[in-house]
Amino acid sequence: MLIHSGPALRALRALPRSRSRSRHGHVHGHDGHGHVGKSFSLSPCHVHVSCRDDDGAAHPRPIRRRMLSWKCFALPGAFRHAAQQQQQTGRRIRIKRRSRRSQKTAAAAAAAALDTSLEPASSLLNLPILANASPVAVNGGLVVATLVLSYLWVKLFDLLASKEIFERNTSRKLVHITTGPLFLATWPLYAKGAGVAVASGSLADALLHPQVIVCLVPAFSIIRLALIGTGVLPSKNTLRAVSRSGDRTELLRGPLFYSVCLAVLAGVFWRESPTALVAMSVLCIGDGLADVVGRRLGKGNPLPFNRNKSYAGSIAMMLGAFLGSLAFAYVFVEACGIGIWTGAPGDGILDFAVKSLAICATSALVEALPINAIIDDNISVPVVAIFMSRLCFGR
Ligand SMILES: C/C(=C\COP(=O)(O)O)CCC[C@H](C)CCC[C@H](C)CCCC(C)C
Ligand SMILES: Nc1ccn([C@@H]2O[C@H](COP(=O)(O)OP(=O)(O)O)[C@@H](O)[C@H]2O)c(=O)n1
Repeated sequence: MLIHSGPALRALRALPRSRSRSRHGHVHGHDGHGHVGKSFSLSPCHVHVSCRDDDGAAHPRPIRRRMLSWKCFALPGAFRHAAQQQQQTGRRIRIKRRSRRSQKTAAAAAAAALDTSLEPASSLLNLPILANASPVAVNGGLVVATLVLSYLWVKLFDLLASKEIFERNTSRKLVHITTGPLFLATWPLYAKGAGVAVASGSLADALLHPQVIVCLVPAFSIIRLALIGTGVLPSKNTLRAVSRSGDRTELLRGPLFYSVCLAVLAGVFWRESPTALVAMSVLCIGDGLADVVGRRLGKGNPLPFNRNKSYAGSIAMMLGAFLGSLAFAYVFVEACGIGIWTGAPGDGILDFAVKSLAICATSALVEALPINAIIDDNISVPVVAIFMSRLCFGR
């Protein structure tokens, strides 16, 4: 398959030399039929990628050149999905024709599809020191490191508040603003090599998939919050850092819902999905900033339909979430080689920005409604953001 430009080219370029050998290389993967390798050669204007078995024999069901003509008629999202399915199952998948696309557009969509089958450039497996490590061990180690960091992070903010460097509420909101993005920042580090053969139907493979393994981090937080919230586990640090009043049952609401949302975003959407990035940004950065900015600058500008909230808070939420989502997406695509957008017309940074702004504005509006007594904004805000993102991005 010839790819003229786009994320796959960048992803391949970003592979360390030991893996890509700059112009020719071999990337290992696993599909529904067993272990396969991808050979590629890189030239200034195109990448040639073919599927072969590890022993060098042509893969029985290679990606066909004919796919290039399919994608001319496919929306990039539909094509990406079909290409993945075709790659995994070997079955030819037909896509309903929706709109005419150029060959180049289609090639860029194919590039994104291929991206998802390659190890992200940012995967820890690409570190020379871990080059021979098992992907499962790398992912497991990353989960443990994230849990330790998460514990220390919350403890740090408790300490900063105890030393009166931050006021208690500000410290709690800084935990709210930072923990989700820090968790998100670990996603590109996970090795894809583990458990990618979910299509083979093996439960062990499915459980080893990085998208499942990463959920252990919020799952651990959920269990911990539930134990502290019900009084089974004493933890003064966490209680002081994430509750308003020190009442332990508070942990069973906002902080617990927040952790559940992180689990849903990772487990359902994962790193190739713009929905995960935008919803994470709205829930963590946007909702957190609304409070921090609103309390300081919102006194004289209450909202007409909710006098407890302000224009300052809602505008800060919209802009903070929007800029956060742009930053996440840009880093994921440019530094990590993850295909959030394909670069094709209708699927680039500009389209992402327009859609993200619409999603952030709607979420800020919902956050401002006087419905907090009925539904916690750690539920209403991400649910609306996810719904809007699915509507706008379709994935
Ligand atoms: C204070 C929090 C929510 C309360 O919201 P609100 O009621 O004020 O609207 C956030 C609670 C965060 C939670 C205790 C920790 C979550 C950890 C996360 C799953 C993993 C983070 C890992 C990272 C590396 C720090
Ligand atoms: N859109 C918003 C949201 C919050 N805020 C300010 O932040 C405070 C706390 O907001 P909130 O009740 O939504 O707080 P949480 O439930 O998110 O902790 C409000 O009392 C306002 O002073 C604002 O001014 N504008």
